[in-house]
Amino acid sequence: MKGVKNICCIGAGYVGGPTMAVIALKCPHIKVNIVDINEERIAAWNGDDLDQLPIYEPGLKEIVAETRDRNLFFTTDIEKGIEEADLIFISVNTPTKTYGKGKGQAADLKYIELCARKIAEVAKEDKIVIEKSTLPVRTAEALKSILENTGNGVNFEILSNPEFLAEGTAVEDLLSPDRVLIGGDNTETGQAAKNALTEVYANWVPKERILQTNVWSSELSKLTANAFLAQRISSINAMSALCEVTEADVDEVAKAIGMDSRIGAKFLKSSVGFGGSCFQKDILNLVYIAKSFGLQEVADYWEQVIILNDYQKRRFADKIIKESYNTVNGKNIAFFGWAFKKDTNDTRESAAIYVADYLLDEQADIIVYDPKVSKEQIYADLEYLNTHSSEEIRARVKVVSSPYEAVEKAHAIAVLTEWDEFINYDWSKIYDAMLKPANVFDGRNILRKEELSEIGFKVFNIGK
Ligand SMILES: NC(=O)c1ccc[n+]([C@@H]2O[C@H](COP(=O)([O-])OP(=O)(O)OC[C@H]3O[C@@H](n4cnc5c(N)ncnc54)[C@H](O)[C@@H]3O)[C@@H](O)[C@H]2O)c1
Ligand SMILES: O=c1ccn([C@@H]2O[C@H](COP(=O)(O)OP(=O)(O)O[C@H]3O[C@H](CO)[C@@H](O)[C@H](O)[C@H]3O)[C@@H](O)[C@H]2O)c(=O)[nH]1
Repeated sequence: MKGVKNICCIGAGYVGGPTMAVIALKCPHIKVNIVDINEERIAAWNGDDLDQLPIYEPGLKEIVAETRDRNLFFTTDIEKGIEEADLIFISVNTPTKTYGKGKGQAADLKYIELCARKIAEVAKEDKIVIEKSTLPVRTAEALKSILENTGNGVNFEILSNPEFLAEGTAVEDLLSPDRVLIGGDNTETGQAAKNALTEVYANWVPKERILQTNVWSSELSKLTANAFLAQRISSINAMSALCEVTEADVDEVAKAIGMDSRIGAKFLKSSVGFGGSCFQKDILNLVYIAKSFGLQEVADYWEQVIILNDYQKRRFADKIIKESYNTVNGKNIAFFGWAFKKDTNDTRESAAIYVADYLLDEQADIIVYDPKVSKEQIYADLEYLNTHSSEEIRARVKVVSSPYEAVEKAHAIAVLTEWDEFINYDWSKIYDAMLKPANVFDGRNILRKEELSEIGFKVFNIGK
């Protein structure tokens, strides 16, 4: 295959946006079109104010500033994007199904199918179609069938190239990935397609980090990686509950086991529970796949990671209630953080949403401060759960633009996201503004407990 000159990415989201921006940066000889059906999102990517890009990621706006309208283009003209491209990435959302067979577990592949049908309809020349979205193992088979049965007689090679970036560090992860995984057929044309994509990444990724596999291994490796990562968090969170009743300290335990090079130190931070658009969705999908192959024990094993995570979020909310003399009715609970982790404006599946929901069941008043999340997003997250009316949510939940406003006459503070700025606030000023006793529930174990205790706070941690 000739060198790649034109790339199209369908889906201008958290993955499509940053991934293509980095490809455009590192491959100035390739034209990259990011296409999306969401006009508002495309307009925001094209907006003059780079602080208002639809996605906040450290380092992203600088890359967009350099590449946009040079060799990176954001457009709603999906057909033109497909027509021009040698390589087409599919990077659309693949949420958990909310209806029908597999509801609550299986991945909803309707957006993927729509993309495949669009490509089949528009393509006039041979194309390499790349699964960038996270997909159930064997999805490439379905894609191939759609493309072959409705296409214009052109040849499609399908590759799986899952994305391993984490939000908040997307740019860093894309610039120096641990590995790039490319799965494809071992036929002559399949190998040529894998090599063509390898050449794109080789513009900045050392060749030994670019791994080629068969397509099924690649699809399954993505689900496996997320399952293993989430499992570590649930494992340390399970220990955090045990630490709390035994006077062991979960951070000390994590350090002690992490120094064993076979275990490793990363991803052992106990928390209020993992969130994000990926872990829960992908594990549920894995559970569904295992069940559909009759592997009940395998399904049960992985499902436990989710069960433990739900337990952790509930446990945190219960702790707040218990330490508030068993009632939070009408009490002001200030939330520090709403995003599912620091350095992102993404709130999907954030633990904060569920903790707030449990506290609303108990008729607490919640005042939220998050440095990057908008008020409407917070209301939308709570309304989506359908457990409390929109009127009740808007009456009980206040969203403010400063931490000091959030704590005015608050009974307690709950830290839900590990934003660095929380650590260095003027905690004496915060103490003075609060009702007493002033309780702080540090769901991320980030605050300086001794300092806060000296001021007069009662600090509760996870796993201590
Ligand atoms: N968010 C992450 O950190 C992350 C990391 C690795 C992998 N993934 C996977 O990548 C995929 C995309 O995730 P995301 O977070 O970028 O999702 P997202 O919701 O942010 O973006 C998806 C975009 O696709 C667009 N879209 C949907 N259907 C379309 C269609 N038919 N034509 C054109 N555009 C369409 C949507 O409008 C949306 O803008 C998912 O499968 C996810 O599991 C996500
Ligand atoms: O030790 C830890 C590490 C993470 N978390 C929480 O786990 C969640 C997920 O964090 P992280 O994995 O850093 O962010 P994601 O953007 O969800 O990235 C995960 O999901 C992506 C989507 O599939 C993958 O590409 C990444 O490799 C994988 O790390 C967040 O709520 C974190 O606060 C902890 O509680 N303790």
